[in-house]
Amino acid sequence: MIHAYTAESIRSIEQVSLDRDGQATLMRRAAAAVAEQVLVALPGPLPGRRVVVLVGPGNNGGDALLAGALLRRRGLAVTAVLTAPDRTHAVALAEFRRRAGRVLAADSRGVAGLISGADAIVDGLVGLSARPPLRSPMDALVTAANESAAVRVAVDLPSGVDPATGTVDGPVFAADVTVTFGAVKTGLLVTDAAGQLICDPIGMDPADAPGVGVDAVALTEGDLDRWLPGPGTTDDKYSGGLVGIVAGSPGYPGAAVLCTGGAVRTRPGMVRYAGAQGGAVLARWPEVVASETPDGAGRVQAWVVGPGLGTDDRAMELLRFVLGEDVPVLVDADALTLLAQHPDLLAGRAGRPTVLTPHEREFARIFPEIDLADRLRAARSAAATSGATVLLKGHRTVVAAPDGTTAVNRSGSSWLASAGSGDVLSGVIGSLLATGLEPWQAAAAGAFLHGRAGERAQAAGLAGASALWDFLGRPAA
Ligand SMILES: NC(=O)C1=CN([C@@H]2O[C@H](COP(=O)(O)OP(=O)(O)OC[C@H]3O[C@@H](n4cnc5c(N)ncnc54)[C@H](O)[C@@H]3O)[C@@H](O)[C@H]2O)[C@@H](O)CC1
Ligand SMILES: Nc1ncnc2c1ncn2[C@@H]1O[C@H](COP(=O)(O)OP(=O)(O)O)[C@@H](O)[C@H]1O
Ligand SMILES: [K+]
Repeated sequence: MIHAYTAESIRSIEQVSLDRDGQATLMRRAAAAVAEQVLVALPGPLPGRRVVVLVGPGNNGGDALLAGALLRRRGLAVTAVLTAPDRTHAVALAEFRRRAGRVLAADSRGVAGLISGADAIVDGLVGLSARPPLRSPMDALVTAANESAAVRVAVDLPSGVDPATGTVDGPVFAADVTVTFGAVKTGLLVTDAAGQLICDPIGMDPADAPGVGVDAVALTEGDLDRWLPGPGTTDDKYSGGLVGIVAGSPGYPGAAVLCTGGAVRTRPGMVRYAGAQGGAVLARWPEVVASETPDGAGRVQAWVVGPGLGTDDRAMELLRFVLGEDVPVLVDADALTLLAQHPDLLAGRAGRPTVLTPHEREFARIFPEIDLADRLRAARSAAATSGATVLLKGHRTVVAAPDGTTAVNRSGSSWLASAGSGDVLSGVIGSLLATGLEPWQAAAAGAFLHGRAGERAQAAGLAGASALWDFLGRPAA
């Protein structure tokens, strides 16, 4: 699991190391980590390869200059472009000059040509103190860097990204690799400008800083192994988790099949289907136990309600029944639209686990007063006001629990942006809820499995929501 921290917490963690090791040592370690990644990204003969280092007025620029000095020692041709020559980190600049690095001011002639002809560009414009949007001349340098064919390496975080929220306002350095120091900043989980994320401790340890807590997490493969061990010798179909699916309608039979398939392929204890599309569901998933209504379905440990359900009186009746049950309930798609019209339904579930899985348009319907510009804050605020765990879908899906626990999903592929892919997701999460995971764990693990299935389907050359089914299981070792 990746633990991420607020910028303020990172400062506290950093302070402990600064007091112990001193700034010069930390900077040297940071620079070595950056230089190493530039070398990794530039295979083949190194001497003569052209590197441009973009240098801002703070310590982020200092790290970049020292990395540039190390690259000079390896024989690369390094030019530093200074955005504020009179405020550049003096010690780092002296070291860079000592290694015969070339120095230019950002407004010098020829800077644009250097950037477009570079083999690698190192972004040391702004780091932890960044307050987007980037001002001139940083904005123009970043735009030029993004147009270059060079490999782009960001120091600590891509300039243009807000370290706390991951939001972007204006140009942002589109990094291939980001080398971050000490601990991951929350914004790095949310932004998709960071590319490959490498965290080098450079001697810092969050455990050293008293009172510093994790702000958000991102799951990794090992978390699934811990949270979702395979069935053991004493397990039976009931202990594997019983999930009930209320989905589909005469207009949308496919949603029932897609959602049920997500559940069957994730955690096959037992899947019950309750609704009008039992025939279509059984034709594809014979292992499912179907009934016409949820009250006749028998016992379940979690319900999923909504995909393709429609928004008529019948759908409303089904939603009311499910929300009245004492087990965890996941509300998706059409059921979210109904919920937006009848917010009292949710209030009635106080104390019983509920997961809402809106995309942005559905979110805006249920929580019209919450600004979606900062997705992390939006999901947290929706969870706190509704008392439900909120999974806000998107390229980086965010999960927030009412107590503030937050996860950001980093698996996935843009190919997931296809009709019906959300129906599969709700089935996946429903089956995990039925295993007894905490709602935020089920939502975060479901988003991870779903995203990974998207990556695997893409790698196999397959598109479409039903392609996800075959890739939800664990890859063969
Ligand atoms: N504190 C330390 O000892 C260490 C800091 N490190 C580096 O230092 C960085 C933080 O350094 P600083 O606190 O000096 O600040 P930065 O280097 O992040 O920012 C420098 C200055 O940029 C300006 N700025 C902010 N937003 C801007 C915008 N949108 N447009 C134009 N200018 C903008 C501000 O005046 C800010 O003070 C970290 O990200 C990391 O790279 C590392 O060297 C490790 C040790
Ligand atoms: N650009 C994207 N990159 C990665 N995942 C995406 C992207 N756009 C959407 N997704 C994911 O695809 C799924 C789409 O769900 P949803 O919008 O409910 O579609 P539908 O209702 O058609 O099933 C969500 O899991 C979402 O996070
Ligand atoms: K940077």
